Amino acid sequence: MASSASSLGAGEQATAAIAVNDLGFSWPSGDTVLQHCSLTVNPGEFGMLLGSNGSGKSTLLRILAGLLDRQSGQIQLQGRVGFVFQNPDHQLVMPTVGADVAFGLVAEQLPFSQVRQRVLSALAAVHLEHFQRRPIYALSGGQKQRVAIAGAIAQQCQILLLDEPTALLDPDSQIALVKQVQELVKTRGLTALWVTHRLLELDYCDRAFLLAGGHVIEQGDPQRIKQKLLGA
Ligand SMILES: Nc1ncnc2c1ncn2[C@@H]1O[C@H](COP(=O)(O)OP(=O)(O)OP(=O)(O)O)[C@@H](O)[C@H]1O
Repeated sequence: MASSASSLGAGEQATAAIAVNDLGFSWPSGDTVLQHCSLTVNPGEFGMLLGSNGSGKSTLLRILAGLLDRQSGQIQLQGRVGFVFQNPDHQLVMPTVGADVAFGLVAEQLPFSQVRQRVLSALAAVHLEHFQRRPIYALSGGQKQRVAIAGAIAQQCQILLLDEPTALLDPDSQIALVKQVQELVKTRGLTALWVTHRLLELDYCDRAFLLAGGHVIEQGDPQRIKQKLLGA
């Protein structure tokens, strides 16, 4: 899933890839999830967002992706946004890998030659270059997540939002996927914001954010935040 960059508000950092400033969000029931929530992810940075169940991580990511409307505050996104869901079966809609990665491009009515070139290049970026004709049902969970990421790359997304993408993966596939995203951030200059409960994954990111009480209560060095959570 990809959406276009949007919403420049006053006061946030113009150089950030993702800037959230004083964001607020409540459900129609009146339950407030986010209040005075601010964070910044720089271009080419791999950020991870942590917080207890129900702290609002998915809500924040969905607002950034344009799937939910913010009610107050500002967001700034420098570039097109791709979203990777926890369960790839909620995201992959076509019968084969190549057709799925091409899906958004066909919808944009790009010429066939360009679609083909972008699909091959995106699959190579996630090390699935030989999987173009493979049925989606024949993929492992980790491979499905790579296909979802390839779809975003094919659509030239500069920002990847990933909502607990390893939650359904075994430990080896978990580490392989986090390393894959780290590689994409380093080699292609993508910016990623990844939601996780798994502290081991913090070893692969550049900056961590801890969400509680509707806002970011800690941010910075992932190892410092990891130690704090381990000690808690
Ligand atoms: N569609 C909805 N309508 C009403 N409330 C919702 C809806 N979706 C989520 N919520 C509530 O919003 C709050 C924040 O949920 P959210 O999914 O953003 O938390 P989270 O930090 O991602 O949690 P988890 O770690 O369990 O995935 C929770 O109290 C949740 O029950």
